[in-house]
Amino acid sequence: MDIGKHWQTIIESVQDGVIIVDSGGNIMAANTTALLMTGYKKEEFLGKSCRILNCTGCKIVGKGPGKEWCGLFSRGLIRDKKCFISHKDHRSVQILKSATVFYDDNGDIVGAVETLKDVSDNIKFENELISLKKTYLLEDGFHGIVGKSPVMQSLFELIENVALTETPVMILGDSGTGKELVARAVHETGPRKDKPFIKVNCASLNESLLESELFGHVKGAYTGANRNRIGRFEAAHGGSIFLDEIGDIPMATQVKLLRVLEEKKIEKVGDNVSIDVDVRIITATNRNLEQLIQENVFREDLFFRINVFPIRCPSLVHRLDDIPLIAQHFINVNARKTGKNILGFTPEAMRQMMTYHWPGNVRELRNAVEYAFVLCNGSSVGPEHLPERVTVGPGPGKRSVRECREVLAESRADQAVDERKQLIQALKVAKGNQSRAARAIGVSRVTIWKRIKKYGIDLQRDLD
Ligand SMILES: Nc1ncnc2c1ncn2[C@@H]1O[C@H](COP(=O)(O)OP(=O)(O)OP(=O)(O)O)[C@@H](O)[C@H]1O
Repeated sequence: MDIGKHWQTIIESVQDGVIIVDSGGNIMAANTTALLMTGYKKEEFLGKSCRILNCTGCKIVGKGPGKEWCGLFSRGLIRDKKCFISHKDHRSVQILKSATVFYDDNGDIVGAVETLKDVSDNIKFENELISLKKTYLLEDGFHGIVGKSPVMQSLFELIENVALTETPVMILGDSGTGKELVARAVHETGPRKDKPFIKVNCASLNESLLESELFGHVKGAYTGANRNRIGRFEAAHGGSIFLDEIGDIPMATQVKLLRVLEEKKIEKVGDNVSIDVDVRIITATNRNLEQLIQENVFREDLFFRINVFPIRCPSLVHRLDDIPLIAQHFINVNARKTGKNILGFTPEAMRQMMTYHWPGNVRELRNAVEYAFVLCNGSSVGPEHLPERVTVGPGPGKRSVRECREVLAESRADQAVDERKQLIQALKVAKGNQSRAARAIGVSRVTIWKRIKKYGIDLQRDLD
């Protein structure tokens, strides 16, 4: 059998993309997978230089055909090299590339065969694994956000509602209140949940690094840019981008960001080719953007573009009911991590925690429990195991027990008012049918009946 006659069937049967080039790098043949991966039609692809793929793994050392013009031709072999190629629509595709040159009877190179394995899915699985690991550590609560206080329940409801839309969300709140968790929850509750969630901390980079981080750059765009790099917007394509500390981005970058948000296109630094990006925008800040606008350091038009649906993460000091719950959550997390058999807190330790004002919010509470795990060798964390700042007092950082009771009573009263209102509304919509109202609120019919009694709702009077 002359195997040579069947080469086309052979390359079609390979699952990866296969491209055959001549010694000048011109594409002679490609299988269907290669065409799908690159987005080209056969007639657009064959005969073109392989350089249209802009493969970041290729080292071009000369110009024309000949032994030394391409790194592959001098080495003869490439195995599983991680690189990016450009799709026809300019998007980057992450691949594993292998290549081998072939020779004629005189030992001269006549071409090469390249196989391209699309590893974007592997990257997605890696990301999912990271996110699963996070979920394992934060298994309680709503997407890892622990809290049962009325204000947190309203927050979960807001997240669920806005997640289904494409509306830009801005998350406000003091440091450590869980803004990043809320951003993840918006992404994970919405239709983009299987696509990437990409976070950029806008405060940690200077102007040029931030632009290259957001939009990517091409090789040679500036000193030190010795290879192409895809930006976070491109990496987030199809998913969400979370711009943390948005209040800290420089004015010049704000102008570019606004254009990207309006046109849904990016240009890499040093390039003028536009790349379409479909990305949901979620931003967060603990700064007062209105004041930054007054001070002329934040653009008002950008503010209106990103602040369509603000969500506020409440400080811990305003949701005292959540402190025992979150503290116990961190006990469970640390017990699993360290293997220590610590089960909870002594009543005095809990009293100290309830009366402390937690300026660093949940992050500080998390650190305090971690600190206690180092010192505690029994089964309960006592006040002696907590950081000193939590237990000193009374002082400006401490409330009295009476003040705590007042805060708790106030928030429970708010919850009761909300619950009563919600129940009356559901009963009105269900025209008094308790089973339908129960389904609408997501509770049992018995709970509806109990709440009607508890809040003294008169089905005649209150539903009119
Ligand atoms: N309600 C919560 N339940 C459980 N863990 C929480 C909660 N809120 C915050 N955390 C944890 O506290 C830490 C800080 O949260 P996060 O980074 O989301 O806060 P942030 O508001 O984004 O802070 P910063 O403004 O400083 O970036 C994280 O470890 C997070 O997992």
